[in-house]
Amino acid sequence: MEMQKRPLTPEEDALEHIVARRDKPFLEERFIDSFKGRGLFTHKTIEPSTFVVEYRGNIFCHKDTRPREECGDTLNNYLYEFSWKGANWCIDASEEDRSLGRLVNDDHISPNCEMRKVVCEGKPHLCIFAVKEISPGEEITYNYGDSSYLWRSRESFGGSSSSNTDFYATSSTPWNEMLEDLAVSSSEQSCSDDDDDDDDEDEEVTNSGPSHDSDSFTNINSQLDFRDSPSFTEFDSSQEPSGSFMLQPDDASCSQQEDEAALDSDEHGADEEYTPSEPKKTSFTSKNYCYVCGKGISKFARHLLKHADEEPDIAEAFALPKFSKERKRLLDRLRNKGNYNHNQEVLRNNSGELKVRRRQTTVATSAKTCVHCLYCKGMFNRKNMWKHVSRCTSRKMLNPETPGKTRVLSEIALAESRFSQQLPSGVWNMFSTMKHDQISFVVQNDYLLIQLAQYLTEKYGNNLNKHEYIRQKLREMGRLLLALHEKSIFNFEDVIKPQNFYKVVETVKGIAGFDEKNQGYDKPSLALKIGHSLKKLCRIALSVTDDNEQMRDTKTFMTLCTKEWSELVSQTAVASLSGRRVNSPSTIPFTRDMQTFYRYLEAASASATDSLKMHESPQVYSALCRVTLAQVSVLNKGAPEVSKMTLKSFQERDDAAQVLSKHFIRINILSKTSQYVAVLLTSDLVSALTLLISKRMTCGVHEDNPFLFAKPDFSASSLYHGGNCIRAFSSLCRAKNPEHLRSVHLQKHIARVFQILNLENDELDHLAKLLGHNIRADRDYYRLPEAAVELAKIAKLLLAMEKGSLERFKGNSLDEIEIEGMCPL
Ligand SMILES: C[S@@+](CC[C@H](N)C(=O)[O-])C[C@H]1O[C@@H](n2cnc3c(N)ncnc32)[C@H](O)[C@@H]1O
Repeated sequence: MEMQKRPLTPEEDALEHIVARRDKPFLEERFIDSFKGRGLFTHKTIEPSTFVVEYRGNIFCHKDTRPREECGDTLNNYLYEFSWKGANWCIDASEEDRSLGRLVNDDHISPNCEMRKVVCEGKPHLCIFAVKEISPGEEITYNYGDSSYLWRSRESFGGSSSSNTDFYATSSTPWNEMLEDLAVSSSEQSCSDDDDDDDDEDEEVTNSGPSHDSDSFTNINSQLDFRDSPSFTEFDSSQEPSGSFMLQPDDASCSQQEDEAALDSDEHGADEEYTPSEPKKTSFTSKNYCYVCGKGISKFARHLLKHADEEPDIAEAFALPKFSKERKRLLDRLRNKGNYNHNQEVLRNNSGELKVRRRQTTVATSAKTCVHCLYCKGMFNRKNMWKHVSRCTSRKMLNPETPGKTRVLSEIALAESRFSQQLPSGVWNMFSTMKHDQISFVVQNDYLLIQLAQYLTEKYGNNLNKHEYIRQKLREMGRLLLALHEKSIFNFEDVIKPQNFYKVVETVKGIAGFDEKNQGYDKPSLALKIGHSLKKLCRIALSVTDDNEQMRDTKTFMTLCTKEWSELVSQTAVASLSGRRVNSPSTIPFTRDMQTFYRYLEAASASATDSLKMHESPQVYSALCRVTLAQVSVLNKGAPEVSKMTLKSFQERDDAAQVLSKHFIRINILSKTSQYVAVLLTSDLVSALTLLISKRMTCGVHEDNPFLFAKPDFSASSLYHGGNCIRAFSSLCRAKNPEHLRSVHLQKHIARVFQILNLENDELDHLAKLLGHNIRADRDYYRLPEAAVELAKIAKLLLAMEKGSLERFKGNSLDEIEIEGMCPL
C-alpha cells in the first residue's frame, strides 16, 4: 500500500533532517570558480519557506573558550557565531564532512534563503529556509550580514581576480578580536537578562563571527523554538524550567544519564523517588498566605480575623474556644488553603517563594522535593510526606486507614498529572498502586497510555491476578516513551506517526538490549510484547479520534507494523528466545542498504573527481581521498592495512595481476607482521588514485608523506583512516540501518556485494549462469531494490565458495537458495 504522509511543516522537516544528520537529495555541491570556491545548487524547484539545509558542524558555547590554535584563521570561513539563551554559541563547520550547509555562499543583494535557529533536543541548530521560489540549477544563497566582506566589493566593482586563499585570509577576523566582540555583546546581553531570561523572541543575535554578523538572523521573530510546539512544550516545561535554563553543550547527555538511571532503577527495583521538575530558583518563606486576599503575613491568626465578617469558615474557627484542638485544626486548614494557592502560583509562574511546612535542615529541600498533602494541602518534603500523612488529622477524618508509603506518593503524583480530573476510578486505582518513578509519571501524563490503562482495567480489572500484568504493560510502554524522549518524541500520538516508525524500532531494540554483534536480544520478550502493545495502542487511537489525518497516519503506522516489524524486530527476538542466534540482519533490507551505500560512494566519488580535475584545493582533494579510501576499505573487508598502503606499493603494482574479472587488480602489501596482504582494487579506483597522486603536491600533501591516503595538511606522516571514512559515509548515505554497514562482522558480506556490483554486464551474466540461474544480465537491474534478493544469494554463494562449503549448494538453482529474513518484496 502506498504510504500516505501528512506533508511536514518546514520546521518538522528541518527537525527530521537535523536528527538524521541528512541533506536533501536534490542539493548538489558544485565548484563555481577559484574566486568563490564551491557553492550549493538545487536540481529541483524549492518552494518559498521550505527548509533547505542545515548549517551542520560542531557546536560550542563561548563559555568554554576554545584554544585559539584549534580555530586557525583559515577555518574561520566556516564559523558561525550567534547568541542563544543569553550565551554565545558557535557552529564550527570547518570539517570537510560532506555536509552541504557549510557550502552555502553569501548574497547580500538578493538572497533566496535566510538562516534561522531551530531548537532540537535542547540545542540550537542553524537551518537555511527558502525565502522565495528557487528554480532548478539555481545556487542557494543567504545574506551573511552587514560586514564589508571583500568579495562583495569585487562583485560590485568587478575587481581583479584573487585567489580563494587570499580571500580566506583577508576576510577572516582573528579569533581574539572575535572574543572581544563576544565579551562586549555578552555584557550587553547580561544587562537585559533579568527581563528576558527565557524570551527567545527578544533575544539579540550577536553573530560576531568572521563570516557572519548580527544581521544574519534577518528574522529573529520567526526563529523556531519547538519547546513551544505541542510535542516539545510538554516535556521541556517540566524538564527545563523557564528562566533558569542556561544551555550547555552537554545538557542532552545529562538528560540521557537521568533516563538511563531511571531505567536502571526500574530494572533493579531500586526505591528511588522521582521528582519531576524544579523551578528556576527555590527560596522559601516563613510567612503564611491568606486565602482571601492573597497577602503574605507574619501574624496569621490576627490577620485572618480581619476577614471574619466576609468568610463564614473564618468566623466558625474563631467562634471555637481558644486553644481548643478543633479551633487549631480549622485554622490550620485555612492557613494551608492560602499557602496552597500561593504555592500553586509560584510553581506555575516559576517565581516567588514557596511556603513549606516543617523544613528540616537535615533533608535537602527544593521545589523538586516538595509536594502538597492530598488531604490537608500543606506542603512537605517528599521524604517526610508519608510520616505526615500517617498523622494528618484531615486524612484521618476522610480515611481512617493509613495508606502505604508508595500509595501516598503515587496518589500525590497522580493528583499532579494533567489528566487527574478525568481519570476513571479503576485507572486511578491502578495508577496509584504503580511504583512511583519517572516511568509512572510518563504513563500518567500520556493521553493514549491512559486510554490503554482504561481498556486494560475494563477488560481485566475485575481479576485481581491481572493487576500486576496491567501495571507491567503500562510500564513497558512508559519506558518506551521515556526512551523516545531522546529522539524528541514526547507522547504516543507522535509515537504512532509513520515518520517515526524507524525511530521506534531502534528505540525498542535499544531498551530490549539488542546486541548488534551477536544479533540477539537481552530481553527478547520485551521487544515482542511492545510490538503487540503498539498495535493495540494504534487500535485504541483509531477508536478515540475523529481527526482524518491522525486516522490515516495511524493506519499507515499499523501497516508498517504488520509489514516490517517482524523483519526488523520480532524474527530476531523469537530467535533469541529460542536460544538461536541470527548471524546477520534481515538480509533483504541489509542488501538494499548496501546498494544505497554503494551508489552513494559512487556518486560522491564522481563528483569529487570532477571537482578535483577543475579545482586543486586541499578540501576537494580530501573529499576524493576519503571517498576512495572508503571504497577501497569496503571492497577489502575493512582491512586495517588498507589505510596504511604506501604510495610506493601502489605505484609498483602489477596491473597484469587481475583477479576475479578483468576489472579487478590485486596489490600485495606488506603488513606490520611482515606478511603480504592482498588489496583488491577496481579500475575506477585505480583511476581515482592516479588522479589523487597527480594532485598531491599542489593540494598540500607533504612530499615526504609515504602514505597513499595521506592528508593534505603538509604533515609528513598524517593519513586518513578507512574505518572513519566508512563510518562517515555510511551515516550520510541514507541507509535505513547505517550501523550494519559499519559492523565489523558483516564486512565480508558487504565486500562481496560490492564486488558483485562492480562486475560488468557480461561478467555478471556469466557468473549468474555459472551459479545455475539465468538472471537478467542488465547491470542496472542490480541497482534496483528487487535485485537485493539475487545479490544476497550470489553473495552467499561466493562466501560459501570462499569457505570451501559450496558443496552443500550443489545442484540448487538460485531460486532454491534460502536467504534468512527474506519476505516477499
Ligand atoms: C561557508 S564558506 C562557503 C563555501 C565556500 N565557497 C567553499 O568553497 O567552501 C564561506 C566562504 O565562501 C566564500 N564566499 C562566500 N560567499 C561568497 C561570495 N558571494 N563571493 C565570493 N566568495 C564567497 C568566502 O571565502 C567565505 O569565507
